[in-house]
Amino acid sequence: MFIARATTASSSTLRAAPSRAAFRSHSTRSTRLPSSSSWGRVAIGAAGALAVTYGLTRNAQTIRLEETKAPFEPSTPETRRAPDDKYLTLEEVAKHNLSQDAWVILNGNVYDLTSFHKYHPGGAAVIVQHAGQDVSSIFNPLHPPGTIENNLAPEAFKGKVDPKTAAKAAAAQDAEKARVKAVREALPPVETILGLDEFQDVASQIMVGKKGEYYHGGALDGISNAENKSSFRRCRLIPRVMRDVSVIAPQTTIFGVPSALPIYISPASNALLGHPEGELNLTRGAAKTGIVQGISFVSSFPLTDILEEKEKVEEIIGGKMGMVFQVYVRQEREKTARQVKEAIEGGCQALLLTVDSNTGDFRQSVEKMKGTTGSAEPGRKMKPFNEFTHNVHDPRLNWNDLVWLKELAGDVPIYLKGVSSIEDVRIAKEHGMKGCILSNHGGRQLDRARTGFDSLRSIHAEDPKLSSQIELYVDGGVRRGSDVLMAVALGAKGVGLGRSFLYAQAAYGEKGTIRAVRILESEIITAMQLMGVTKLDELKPEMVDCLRAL
Ligand SMILES: Cc1cc2nc3c(=O)[nH]c(=O)nc-3n(C[C@H](O)[C@H](O)[C@H](O)COP(=O)(O)O)c2cc1C
Repeated sequence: MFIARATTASSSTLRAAPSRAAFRSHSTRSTRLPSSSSWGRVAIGAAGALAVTYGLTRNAQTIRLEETKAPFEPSTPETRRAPDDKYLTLEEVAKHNLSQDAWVILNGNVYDLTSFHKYHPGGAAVIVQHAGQDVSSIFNPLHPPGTIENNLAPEAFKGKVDPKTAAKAAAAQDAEKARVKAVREALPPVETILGLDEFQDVASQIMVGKKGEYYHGGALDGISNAENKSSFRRCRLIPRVMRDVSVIAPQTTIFGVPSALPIYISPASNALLGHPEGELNLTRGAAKTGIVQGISFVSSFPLTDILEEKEKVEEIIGGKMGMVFQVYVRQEREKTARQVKEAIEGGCQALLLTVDSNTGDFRQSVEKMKGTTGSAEPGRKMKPFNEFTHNVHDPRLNWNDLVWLKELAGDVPIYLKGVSSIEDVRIAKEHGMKGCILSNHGGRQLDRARTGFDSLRSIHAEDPKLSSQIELYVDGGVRRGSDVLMAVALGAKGVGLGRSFLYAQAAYGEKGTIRAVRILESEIITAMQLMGVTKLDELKPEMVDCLRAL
């Protein structure tokens, strides 16, 4: 598994081709590790990341993050003893099935590959795809003995599973694969999908249990998540009549890039959970329909694979596609810098700095399904969530950090994603930000945070000219063309959609992505005609009547 990469819709089809990701220096296609030390260096880098631990110290008022780096030690049979010599259950391992929490069983041993998979020479996708599962049958034929022992830090070893249960695990995995295959074969044709919400119904047949909940869920009570949709539904449009609407032009620019429609694919992690081609479906779909794709900082496919796909699809369409890169500022700044540079070199045209995630989210429903337990000590966060978020989110992030990011970005514009207050929009403008995305992160971060659309309404009411001084975008709850028009009428340059595209690709891959855009395109054009406008700038704030005061 360490050098194989799934390349087709069949998760069992693997080829031994190193991804462009790193390891470009190795032309080998063999299943043996390169003799040069660079494989080990990168693996050790990854292992080093595993060895970074963060402890929470609760003072009277503050939580302080302490960083303690443990030195890397190669694992040995002695260091690989199961903690407490206890067996881990298959159910326990199966809970760790996300890119930010990825364990695998290999020959009866359980390894945590969360920090490693991004450095996997064969791509992260194959690891994430099999997270929570027994990978022995695909790993063993491709890797020489000692691969694990020589390249992972001891901390990655979590324990052993009872060998007697291994056969049971393999049978359960096969049964799930067979179930998904049967469901996919029986799906209604993509042409029968007429509205975006139908993609969720279809995808939820494929993504049962916590996989489905991971896409669907919001933080805590899910109040912001639910309000995202309803905030659009509280408002009404006031059409103008008797105007020639025979020619409609819904084109615009999104993040400075020409776009066929005032919509874009909002960056979202773990597309692979729903479909083996994950983000690549979105890349192809966005390019072929002329909209911009936002790439998540923690996407399930490594950035290099996505950029490779971008190049391929650009050859097919005979031009450049729109792609922007979302940034989380990690505690390890140099890792953030590396990814930002890679994105810019790969042709990403803008950076979306997510600013609503200075600590992790907590989705109770998902954690419940995983069986996560809290701690007896009051105030301690749940463990799996904690481990991931400390690595990815830096709670020290503040306005001064924009100097560092602007330097990295050079000419590439930066937009802040996850802004709610007019004051923050104004400060962003002062700091030279090109725009702000008004968003509550799909209701996945601060529950009860105001919806992006309500923020837009409020900003427009307070300072109607602000949207002509700094670009404003909205995401969260957009499901219909009329939602898009309301946002544009109130000053948004465009809107982002997260879940709708995740579900569309989960259900139908690339075809689903294209279908989702076509559905929205048709709804936008029809609504523009019925509103009596031919171009987006003819949409005016007085055409929106919000029934409920903010
Ligand atoms: C499963 C999932 C994963 C997400 N991952 C990210 C992410 O990695 N980075 C980010 O900035 N936003 C992320 N988001 C938030 C989206 O970019 C967007 O703000 C949100 O989905 C918009 O709401 P909608 O799903 O109703 O369209 C994620 C959303 C979902 C549903």
